[in-house]
Amino acid sequence: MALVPVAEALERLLDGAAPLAGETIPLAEAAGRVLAEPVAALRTQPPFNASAMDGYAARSADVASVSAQLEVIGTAPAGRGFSGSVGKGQAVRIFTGAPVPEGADTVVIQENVRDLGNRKIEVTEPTAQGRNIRRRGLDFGQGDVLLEKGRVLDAAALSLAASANHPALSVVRQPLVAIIATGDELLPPGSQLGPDQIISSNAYGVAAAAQSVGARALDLGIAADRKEAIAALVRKAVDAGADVIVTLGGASVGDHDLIHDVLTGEGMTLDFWKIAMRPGKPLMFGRLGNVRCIGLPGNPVASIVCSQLFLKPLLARLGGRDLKQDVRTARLGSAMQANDLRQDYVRAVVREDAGTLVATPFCIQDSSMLRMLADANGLIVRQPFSPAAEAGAECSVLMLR
Ligand SMILES: Nc1nc2c(c(=O)[nH]1)N[C@H]1C(S)=C(S)[C@@H](COP(=O)(O)OP(=O)(O)OC[C@H]3O[C@@H](n4cnc5c(N)ncnc54)[C@H](O)[C@@H]3O)O[C@H]1N2
Ligand code: MOO
Repeated sequence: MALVPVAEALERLLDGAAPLAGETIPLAEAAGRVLAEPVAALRTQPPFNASAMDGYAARSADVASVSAQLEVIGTAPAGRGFSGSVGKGQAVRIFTGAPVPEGADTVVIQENVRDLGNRKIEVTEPTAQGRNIRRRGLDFGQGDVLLEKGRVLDAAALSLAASANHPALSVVRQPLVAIIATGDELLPPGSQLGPDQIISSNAYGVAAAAQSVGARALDLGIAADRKEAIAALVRKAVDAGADVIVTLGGASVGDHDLIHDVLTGEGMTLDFWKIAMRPGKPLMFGRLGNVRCIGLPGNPVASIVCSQLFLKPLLARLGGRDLKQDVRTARLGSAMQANDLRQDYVRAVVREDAGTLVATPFCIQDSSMLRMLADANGLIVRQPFSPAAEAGAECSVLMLR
């Protein structure tokens, strides 16, 4: 099978992927979720002409010039408006957020008033009509569409939806990704390792990548290199309602690389297997009913790089989000050799130097080396068959952080 180009692999993986159905959840649980429906205001805010300051509601004709003496005929705290009307020569003591009483058309702030005692005040600064009053509907009116479908519910959006009187919102269901590690050599972190064993690390990075685009991750643990063991976890993933199943390892051509056989045995239709990419060549993709199956290569760096390039865009799409990879133009910090047929994602340190981004690749690019991946903040992307390039040559960088 010819190696599938990266762009085509992504296109095939995303084919038909659309936001999952909506579900209604309480506002208090909606932070970070994506709106499945637009949000329209169920009320008008403010619902009345409201005072924006603590002071005195009065008639502008009385206070346009100073000094004016007024009689205080009542009080209007927030939540309890004054029911009477403000006549000529009169004022109402008012507080921020209270309805401006009938007859008044301005609010004099209390700093500009002298209390003369005996319910009399003197206004010491002229105050024009409409001052310190928030007109009814200043923020929004009933029926206004306040938030569009697809909006990620951040702090401002949530407070706005609450203010618009929504106790619950319809949000896109979070995609569920089930993660299955495979390999006789693997034990979970914290284990006492035997001589031929290593720690299973990939699931943690893959889960974090999934969660970073709003998906839920279900770590189903480690299956031994036996078809039955892997198949049992695949069935568990399907039973758990996974939208995506990610397997780790066993995707290559070794005698113990069983993933393809197991997944097709469970009913998966293979879409592609093996892509023109380094690291990540053995990547596999297929569909098991509605469930998308991604076989990630076992090499730790390959599993993380492939999560960034394939898993995250898929989960973002299913979760109703926009994911734009952060690709920038930079200058090479050191020379690079020519490329072969695989598109290279080269671990690099990217720094700004006098206004120019400089990307310096690490000398070793072994796809088992997690420490180097954690030290890298970008991947230099080299197209298949790129010629050798000198230091200072323009390059493309996918930023990781
Ligand atoms: N003859 C060939 N051999 C290999 C090829 C090839 O084309 N021909 N491809 C190589 C490439 S590229 C990769 S990438 C690896 C990936 O192969 P698998 O997906 O089958 O991965 P495994 O063989 O199961 O494991 C590879 C490596 O990664 C370690 N591993 C696996 N799972 C985990 C995990 N969850 N956490 C940490 N480390 C893990 C495993 O112990 C191996 O060291 O194949 C090459 N071989
Ligand atoms: O694709 Mo593999 O990840 O080159 O090592």
